Amino acid sequence: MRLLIDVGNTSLKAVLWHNEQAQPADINDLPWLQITEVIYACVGRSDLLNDVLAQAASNNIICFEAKVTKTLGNLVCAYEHVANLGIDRWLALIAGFTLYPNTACIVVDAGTATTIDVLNSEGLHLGGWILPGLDLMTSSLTQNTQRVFDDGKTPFTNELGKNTPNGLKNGALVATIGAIEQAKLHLTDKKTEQKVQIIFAGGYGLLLQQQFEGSIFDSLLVMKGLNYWYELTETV
Ligand SMILES: Nc1ncnc2c1ncn2[C@@H]1O[C@H](COP(=O)(O)OP(=O)(O)OP(=O)(O)O)[C@@H](O)[C@H]1O
Ligand SMILES: CC(C)(CO)[C@@H](O)C(=O)NCCC(=O)O
Ligand SMILES: [K+]
Repeated sequence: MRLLIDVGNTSLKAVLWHNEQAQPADINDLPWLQITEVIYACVGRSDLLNDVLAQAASNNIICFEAKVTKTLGNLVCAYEHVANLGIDRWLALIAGFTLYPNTACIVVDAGTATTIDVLNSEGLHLGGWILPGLDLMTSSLTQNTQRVFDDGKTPFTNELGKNTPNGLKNGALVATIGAIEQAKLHLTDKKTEQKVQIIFAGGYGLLLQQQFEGSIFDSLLVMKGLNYWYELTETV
């Protein structure tokens, strides 16, 4: 089985990949005798990751770090300086491209930050945006104003706000929805009326997915991307 690790800015996530399926991994008690390789990606440094990599080394298990490249098969990165693109964004794009071949996609990873990436049906990444995640949007307002407050129980809904927590939470949600609507404009081809698949991942992915008919939520999108990255990359 394969150990897949995604290190973000706030958390480390790990799964064991076996028989085309993900199983939860206990990072403090890994089944090293069964692990054949470790594939990892990190947007930030992590002591926990270093510890796991050291354990892998002492068990003679080979580790691969996923990196952004200008191309991967027919997938082409929009950035000139590809190393500046977050690897989590690239992996989510790899997963979208592989799961929905020949289909234009908008890939949204909604966690600490919300990233929105636009991919045309030929595999050209047209670019994307980085927004504060929903929690960052609301906390930056409550922390930098006197009177904007949250009550900890008001949900995010796509409605006008009629009190402060409502205005705050819904403002963050509709700002994010509006950005996704803008992304669609970059894929609209008047001649072909092609289908655009919107794919959500991340802690707030399900909430956002519910706002877009025909869209999908895949909590394992980045992990699937890691696995596809490994399978599509010559690692020898
Ligand atoms: N059901 C949920 N499970 C986990 N997180 C949730 C959930 N609902 C909302 N969230 C929010 O989603 C965010 C975490 O999302 P996610 O795990 O995608 O983080 P992340 O930004 O990818 O973190 P990292 O940068 O460390 O990878 C937090 O802001 C959290 O409050
Ligand atoms: C935007 C985040 C923090 C989202 O996790 C990550 O993808 C990242 O650090 N990106 C680097 C900047 C960029 O993607 O242009
Ligand atoms: K992430």
